[in-house]
Amino acid sequence: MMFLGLASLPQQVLPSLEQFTKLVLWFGNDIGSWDAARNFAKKLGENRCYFVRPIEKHPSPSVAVLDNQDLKAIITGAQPIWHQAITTFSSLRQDVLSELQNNEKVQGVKWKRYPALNRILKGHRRGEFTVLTGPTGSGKTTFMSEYSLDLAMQGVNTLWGSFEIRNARLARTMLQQMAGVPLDSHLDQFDMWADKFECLPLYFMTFHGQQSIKVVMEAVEHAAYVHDIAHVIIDNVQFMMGISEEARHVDRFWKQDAIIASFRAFCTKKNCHVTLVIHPRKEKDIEDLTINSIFGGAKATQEADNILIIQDKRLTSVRGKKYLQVAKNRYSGDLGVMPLEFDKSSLSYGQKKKKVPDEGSTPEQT
Ligand SMILES: Nc1ncnc2c1ncn2[C@@H]1O[C@H](COP(=O)(O)OP(=O)(O)OP(=O)(O)O)[C@@H](O)[C@H]1O
Repeated sequence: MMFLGLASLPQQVLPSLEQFTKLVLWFGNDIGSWDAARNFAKKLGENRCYFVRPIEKHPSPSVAVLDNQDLKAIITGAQPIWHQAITTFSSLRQDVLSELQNNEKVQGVKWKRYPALNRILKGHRRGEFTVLTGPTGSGKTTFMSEYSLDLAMQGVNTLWGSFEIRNARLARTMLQQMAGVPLDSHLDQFDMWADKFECLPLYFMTFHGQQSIKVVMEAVEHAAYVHDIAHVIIDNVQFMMGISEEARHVDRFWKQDAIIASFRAFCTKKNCHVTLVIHPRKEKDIEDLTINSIFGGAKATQEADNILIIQDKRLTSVRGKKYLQVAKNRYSGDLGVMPLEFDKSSLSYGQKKKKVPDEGSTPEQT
């Protein structure tokens, strides 16, 4: 089919063009013709449109016909308009609309135990990269354990990489956080809670101590494929890298950057959320940690979508409290703090429910 001298595409021809998977647009050599060709392609669907570039060898179709040129060869040489690495708003338009219509869903899974975190972060979204840091012994593992348990209880498929503490210790903490009571003094409840815990979509990597990023990524990729993992936790990067003192700092920075790059690429490519626990550099105890306190170069802070810092004021002031600071939030930009009030009997930082004390629990700590 050939249309000559068209400045605009008549509506009535659109249905008759629907049957074709490839459309070649061959227009004149002036700016108006180029604009028309591009507009036509938008209407017709850019991924099936091909352009003939009007150059000396193939001028406008009418001239080529008069000149008795090989029209078939010119049309066969037409180049696709569409490129897999380039897009336009018209292709994104539906996605934008559906994001707006499903705003709640797009914001991610909300924590049941941390309403304050929902207010700041809005939710836990696939495809993002989070860094958690905090002083030694401040409760990074205990917090991350409850944070991920909360999500797993809502159906977020979770893969734990606990390089520092044994999986049995971690699972014990999570089980206690789920039960809300210390199970060593409530052994009769163990089977009931263990049965529930077994049903959670939780997987644990069996690595302990130093492990190469290649081997870890292979396990993570496998789990992502087989179990559709939505959240991976690495606790912590320093233990995964190995803590040998002979390793020079420069090497360690470089190694950490390579680990961060691998996980960042994985998040985006596999639409999975990764949370890395990273120790801070050595700083004076009196100072608050900042995003610059994270061990290593600037890569961790640049690549992260979210940066969470446990600030431990108990170390520096008598009435000081512990809180979680959201120091970076790419999704909404909101920053802020969530108080971390620890309940020792349930190992929980979640909001306190008024409960009747039983013999197995100790009074709430503030
Ligand atoms: N707010 C808190 N108040 C009192 N004890 C706490 C608090 N948070 C955590 N703990 C306890 O402190 C201990 C250390 O916590 P955890 O292992 O989670 O810290 P960490 O920051 O991961 O440590 P590390 O720096 O060694 O990796 C645990 O026994 C935990 O139960």
